[in-house]
Amino acid sequence: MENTIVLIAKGTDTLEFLLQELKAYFEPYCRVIGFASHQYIPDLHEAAHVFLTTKSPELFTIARQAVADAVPITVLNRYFELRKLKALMQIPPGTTVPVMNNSPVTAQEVIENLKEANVDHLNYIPFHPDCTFDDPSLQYAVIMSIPDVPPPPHLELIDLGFRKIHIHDLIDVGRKVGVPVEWERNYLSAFIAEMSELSKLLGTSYAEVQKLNSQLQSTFQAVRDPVIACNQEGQITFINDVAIELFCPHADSVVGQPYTVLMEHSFLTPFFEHVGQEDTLVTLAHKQFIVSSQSIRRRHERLGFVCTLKDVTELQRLRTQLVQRGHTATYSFADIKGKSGPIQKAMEISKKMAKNNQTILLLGENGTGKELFAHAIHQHSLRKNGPFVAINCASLPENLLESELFGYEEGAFTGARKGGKPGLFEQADGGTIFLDEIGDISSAIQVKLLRVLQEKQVIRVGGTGILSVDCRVIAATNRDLEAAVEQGQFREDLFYRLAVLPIEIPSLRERISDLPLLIEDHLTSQGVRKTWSADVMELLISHDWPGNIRELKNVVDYALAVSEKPVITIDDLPKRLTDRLAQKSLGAASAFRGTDERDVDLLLCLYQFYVTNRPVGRYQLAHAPALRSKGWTESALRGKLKQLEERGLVRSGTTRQGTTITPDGIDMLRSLDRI
Ligand SMILES: Nc1ncnc2c1ncn2[C@@H]1O[C@H](COP(=O)(O)OP(=O)(O)OP(=O)(O)O)[C@@H](O)[C@H]1O
Repeated sequence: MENTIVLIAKGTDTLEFLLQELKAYFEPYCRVIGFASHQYIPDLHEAAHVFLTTKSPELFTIARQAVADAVPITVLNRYFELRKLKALMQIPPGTTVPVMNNSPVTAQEVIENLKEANVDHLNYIPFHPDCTFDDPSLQYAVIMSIPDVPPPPHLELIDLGFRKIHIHDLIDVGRKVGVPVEWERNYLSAFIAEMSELSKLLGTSYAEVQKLNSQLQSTFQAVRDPVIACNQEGQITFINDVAIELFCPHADSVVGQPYTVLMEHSFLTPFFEHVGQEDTLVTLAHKQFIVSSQSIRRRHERLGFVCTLKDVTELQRLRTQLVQRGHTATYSFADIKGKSGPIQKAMEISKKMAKNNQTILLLGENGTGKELFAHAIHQHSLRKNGPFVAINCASLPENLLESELFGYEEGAFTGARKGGKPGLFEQADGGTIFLDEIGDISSAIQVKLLRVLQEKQVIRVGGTGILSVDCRVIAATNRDLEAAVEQGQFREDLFYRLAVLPIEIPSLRERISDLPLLIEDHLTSQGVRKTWSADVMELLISHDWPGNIRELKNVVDYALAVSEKPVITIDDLPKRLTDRLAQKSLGAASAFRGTDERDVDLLLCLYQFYVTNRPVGRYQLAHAPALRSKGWTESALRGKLKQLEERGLVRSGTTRQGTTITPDGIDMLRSLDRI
């Protein structure tokens, strides 16, 4: 249950309302599920975060029993919608108003929320199912959607509706579970736009809105980027402290004034005047910002603009460094050549997975194109404009790999650079990190990596500070990680974190029909026009290519270097390859002994599947017309396949890979003139 957010509520109505809000923010980036406290709650040990609706210890105990100790459990901060509070503002100060809710704890929480929202002129009393209305002077009662206690009919009910979720909770947890920054910014802009619209709707000034709603105030100030909102007339309606510091540090108050009172305002003009203005990079006070704006609308009426500036100074510096060091993705799916079913399927799955933000594990033999896939997935993802950082985990000794990945603080070890150094995870912030040969990392690094994947946080070597990182991990391995887990060489929890979206990259053997196309493509990329004699092509097709496409490219390069004629012949191939093939035909000749007609039938049938690049299972094989008509049963087939496998003529893989004829099996059919 990777990246699941869990909500536990007291009642089903609140649960449904808040679930909708959580889903609106977190889906499709992670799963959101919820339970009412009286419902059965299954084991949720893999949840990323648990939200409770109130501070009640009972809810906390329920949640703790369901999730692992490391999973954070927090109480949702909630606020009242501004328009709902307006009715309360009309009640004369000092009036006693019961606040009705299902328990004393929640009733008290609601009162605290009202006071925080500065609606504190009334004498609130908590009211819950154990209380009775014995004060005849009461005129009003506050309810939250549905009264938990039937109120006397003479009371005027003020319905505050359900309290909404504080935007900070969404943002904080969203960053941990990989909600993209763009989504966060859109959500914030929409929120500010709604507030701005409300102030107009309620006929209140910005100052009053702020007074009424501490939520808006704190959200606004908590945004670390400068934010300014203007109405249609270009008058400032909101400005946060960061923006004040940048544009008008010495002014008393600029709210209500035209934005032209701000320093260096001229570049803001298009953002406060034109809808759909493109984001622009500007330099202000020696810093670089991306400026973007969004118009605020209510139905067809335009109310103004919200303009945000994103400080990208540090990011720009790192980007430049990454580009200089070649840390960018250079390949796309168009560079992955192959028309066969297995490669097309791997590409199709990868394209789908590229769009989501979860960890990907690429599995495949050496030289099958795993790195190519990692580049292409990044280029096809929403992070394509972010950095792509690749590292081969097997190429560095443990301590060097650790400091490369996680960075180090000044003085962490002898020779550590002054000021420390950000690690690759930090450098890949906003983008993708590709960890090649992940199966080879030490157990100490496995522990650190698990933390990054779980918490999206890194601690530099020799440091104590926790740094949040927002990067997608693509890992690759040619090892059987499941076997490594069984043998205790690889952590099981890390394996499951990595293998959220596994993608198998087929070997060249499994897509041998792509061989001519791959050769052609390599020749074209070298600007060479040569052809291959038929026997060379046949020889290449019957080779089993343990080094896959890398080996194929080497063979082609060798032949090009050696051949002096327009047609490449067997003499132009590396001796290593021709020797190996000669060995194999000797092997095939010995395998030939003891072969009967039934073996040939079976091999021929497997060959038919092989040439169309289709894996085949035993059941399907037993039901293939060619075999069924000759009376093969599934059990006879099992015995025969085992024998042929022992002779190296067929290979059985996992259920997905099925059974296939080997190059030796093909040679055997050839030598019998059956193909
Ligand atoms: N489908 C393909 N089309 C064209 N070229 C390919 C394809 N797949 C791989 N290659 C080329 O083959 C070579 C090896 O690819 P790559 O390095 O991506 O393999 P890998 O699986 O990551 O290998 P290793 O496990 O050894 O790191 C590269 O030169 C790559 O460009």
